[in-house]
Amino acid sequence: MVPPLVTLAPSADGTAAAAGPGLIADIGGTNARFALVGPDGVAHDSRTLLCADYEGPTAAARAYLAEVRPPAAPVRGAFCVACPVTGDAVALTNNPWRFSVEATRQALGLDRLTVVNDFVANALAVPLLTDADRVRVGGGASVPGMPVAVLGPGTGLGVALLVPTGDGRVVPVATEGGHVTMPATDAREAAVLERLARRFDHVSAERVISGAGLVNLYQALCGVEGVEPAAGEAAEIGRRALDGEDDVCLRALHLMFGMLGTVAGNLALSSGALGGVTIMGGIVPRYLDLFRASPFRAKFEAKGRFRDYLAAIPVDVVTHRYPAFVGLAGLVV
Ligand SMILES: Nc1ncnc2c1ncn2[C@@H]1O[C@H](COP(=O)(O)OP(=O)(O)OP(=O)(O)O)[C@@H](O)[C@H]1O
Repeated sequence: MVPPLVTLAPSADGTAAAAGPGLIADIGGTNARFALVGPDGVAHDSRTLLCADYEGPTAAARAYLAEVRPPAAPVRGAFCVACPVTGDAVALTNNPWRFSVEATRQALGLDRLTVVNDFVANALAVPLLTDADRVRVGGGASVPGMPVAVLGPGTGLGVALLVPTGDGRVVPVATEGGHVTMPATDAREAAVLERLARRFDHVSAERVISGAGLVNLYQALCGVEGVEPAAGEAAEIGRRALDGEDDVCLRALHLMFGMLGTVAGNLALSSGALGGVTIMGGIVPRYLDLFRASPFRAKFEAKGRFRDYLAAIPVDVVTHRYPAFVGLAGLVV
C-alpha cells in the first residue's frame, strides 16, 4: 500500500516548531512555486522559480529563502510533487529532479518535512476553499460524509480522492487515475482515438486530457477531418478557439472537455463520489464559458441506468490560483 504522505520528523517533541514560518512548495514539471506560512495558516511571499535553473529542491528553496529573507528560519516544510510519492526517494515525472526527502529535510535545517503528491495537496484544499474560489457546473447538493473526487488537466492529468473517515476527518488518497484507458462514447471519439492508438502504445486519459493531450486530440481531429493543422501549441489551439477563428480548434477543446466528462463520471461511479467532483489544474479555468457550453456535463451524466445518480453530483471548477498552497498550508501549521 502506497502511503499518501511522507513525513519525516526526527525530533519527536517538536520543540523547535512554531519558532519560524512554514515553508511550502508546489513542484511541477516546469515550475517550483514556494511560499511561507505564518501561524494564521495563510500562504504569503509566493515566488515561482524555474526548475531548470536549479539542480533540485534544496537549491531552489535556498534561492527562494535568500530572496524573501523570512525573519526566522522555517522549521516545518510541506512540498507537493507532480509524481507518485511512495517513500523517501522522489523522482519528478516531467523534469529531471530526483531527491531524498530526508536529505532535503536535513539540508534545509527543517524539523519536519512532509512530501505529498500534488493532487493530494489539491484534494486537501477542497474543504478549505470558499465559494469565491470555485464555480459550479451542474448537479445537486454535496452529500455530507461521502467521498469527493478531484481531477484536473495541466501538464498531466492529476486525480485524487478525499475520503471522510466518519469521525469528522478526511483522508486524501493519491491515485494514478490519469492513466486509465480512454474510452470512446461516440463515433467521432472512436475515430480520433483509433488514430491516436496508432501513435501510442496505450491511449490513456492523460494522452487526450492535458496540455499535450489537447495537441494530440487536435492533430488526430485534423486527420479525421482531412485538414492541415493550423496550430501547434495547446495555448494556440485555445486562442484560436476563443477568437472564433477556427472551428477545428473549438471542436478539439469540446472533444477534450467531453472526454473529461466521461472520465470524471467514471471516477465518480468508481469512487462513490456523492460528495462531489472538483476540477482543478491550469487549463479548465481559462475556458469557463467554453467549458460550460461543451459536452462535459452531458458526457458526465451519460451513464445509462445511472444517469440520475450522476445528475445529482455537483461538479465545481476551482478558480483559486494556487489551491495546492491551501492544502499544503494545513500541513505546516
Ligand atoms: N491557454 C492554454 N490553453 C490550453 N492549454 C494551455 C494553455 N496554456 C498552457 N497550456 C498547457 O497547460 C499545461 C500546463 O498546465 P498548468 O498551467 O496547470 O501547469 P502545471 O501542470 O501546474 O505545470 P507544472 O508542471 O509546471 O506545475 C501545459 O501542457 C501547457 O501546454
